[in-house]
Amino acid sequence: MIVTIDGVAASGKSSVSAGVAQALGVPYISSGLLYRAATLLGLEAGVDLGQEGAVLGCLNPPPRLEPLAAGNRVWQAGRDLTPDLHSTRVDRGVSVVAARPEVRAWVDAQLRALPAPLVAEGRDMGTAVFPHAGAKFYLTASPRVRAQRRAHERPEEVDAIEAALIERDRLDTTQSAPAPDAHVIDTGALSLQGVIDAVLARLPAR
Ligand SMILES: Nc1ncnc2c1ncn2[C@@H]1O[C@H](COP(=O)(O)OP(=O)(O)OP(=O)(O)O)[C@@H](O)[C@H]1O
Ligand SMILES: Nc1ccn([C@@H]2O[C@H](COP(=O)(O)O)[C@@H](O)[C@H]2O)c(=O)n1
Repeated sequence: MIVTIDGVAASGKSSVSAGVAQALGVPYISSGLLYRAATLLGLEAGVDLGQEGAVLGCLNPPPRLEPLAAGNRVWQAGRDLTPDLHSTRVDRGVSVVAARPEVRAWVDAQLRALPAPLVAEGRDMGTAVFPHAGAKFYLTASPRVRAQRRAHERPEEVDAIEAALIERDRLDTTQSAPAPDAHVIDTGALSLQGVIDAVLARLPAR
């Protein structure tokens, strides 16, 4: 079975997916890492991130997602890009890159080539990439709550993090909406384990 966990930025998608996947004994995939890798490589090459052709030119050789249970990694040739994917500059640029149709097609093809069962997290896993998934979820939380959680991982103040999350949500609106058949979970009042348990409780009988 494929389980999709979409949601707004920093709503807990990757942490929850890792926990759900562990409970099910299947891999999870963090689709956002591939968009982040394309953005990082574009930034390093100094190209205009709005120029689709220029960004695509940086994907040679193509970065590959390694869906490790301990945390997904992205490799380009022998280089592990993962430690550089969660910087503030990648956060700022990634939505522009992710809006480009050919970049999305490149990511989608790589994800669909992975064998089920799996847990897939991102923005459009339940709507566009795996519309026939067996169970779909969409995580939300207020920008303030998400910023407070993220403040443990970024050097900026909570107010700046919150403003950046609101802006990224706005830029991601086109590709980020709950599937009509998704369970929407507000994680604001729940612990991480509480969200994982809520997802597991809503899975169809296995
Ligand atoms: N329910 C929760 N309660 C408290 N902290 C949480 C909860 N869910 C996630 N977190 C914490 O919030 C932070 C963001 O979570 P995570 O990275 O999983 O979100 P994400 O949606 O994958 O983010 P992004 O969209 O940026 O990839 C992490 O520090 C994580 O440990
Ligand atoms: N399915 C997806 C996943 C991600 N994106 C874009 O990538 C950015 C980073 O994703 P995170 O999950 O690491 O936050 C995100 O802001 C989107 O721009 C996407 O478009 N579709």
